[in-house]
Amino acid sequence: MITGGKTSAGRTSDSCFLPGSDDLVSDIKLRAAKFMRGLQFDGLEAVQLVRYTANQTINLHYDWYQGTPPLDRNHKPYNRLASFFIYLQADCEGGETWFPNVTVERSVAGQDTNEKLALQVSENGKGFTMRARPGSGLFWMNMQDNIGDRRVLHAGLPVQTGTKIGMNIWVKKNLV
Ligand SMILES: O=C(O)CCC(=O)C(=O)O
Ligand SMILES: [Fe+2]
Repeated sequence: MITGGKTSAGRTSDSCFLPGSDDLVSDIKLRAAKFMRGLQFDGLEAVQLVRYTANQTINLHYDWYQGTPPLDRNHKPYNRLASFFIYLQADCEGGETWFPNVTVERSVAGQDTNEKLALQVSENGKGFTMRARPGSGLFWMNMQDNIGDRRVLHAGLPVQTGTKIGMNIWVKKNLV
């Protein structure tokens, strides 16, 4: 089921891409496409799984490509219009996803419940953090009029103990 596996700058977690020929993977992609009904996009990249154990992290980054854009199978350049990051396993302390440039109201983050809400104003006051909970996730847009949006800078904070597994689904948009 698991193909490939590579390391990249800023990521200390393990990652791999899933084969699009697998029925479950294609069901997941269909579901993602349905979620985006009405949005103009040009397919999905291969689904990626990432696994973090103690001290593993992904540093602040953009999902959109900043350099020369990659070519799709028709040799057309594309960028990542949008991202899904879905938490599959979260038997862990730490490992929140952090968006330092997106401000949330404290009232939205919520304070008046016993359970610590998943969405929190970041401890350092910059942006918000989302706690990893299996079966939940984040969806966001990376591009505005084909330009990468700097507000969606984000990181996966270090897992302190335990294991976190997440799934990236990146949405393609041709640039010409
Ligand atoms: O692990 C996270 O919380 C975020 C992962 C991420 O942003 C990525 O893999 O591109
Ligand atoms: Fe990311």
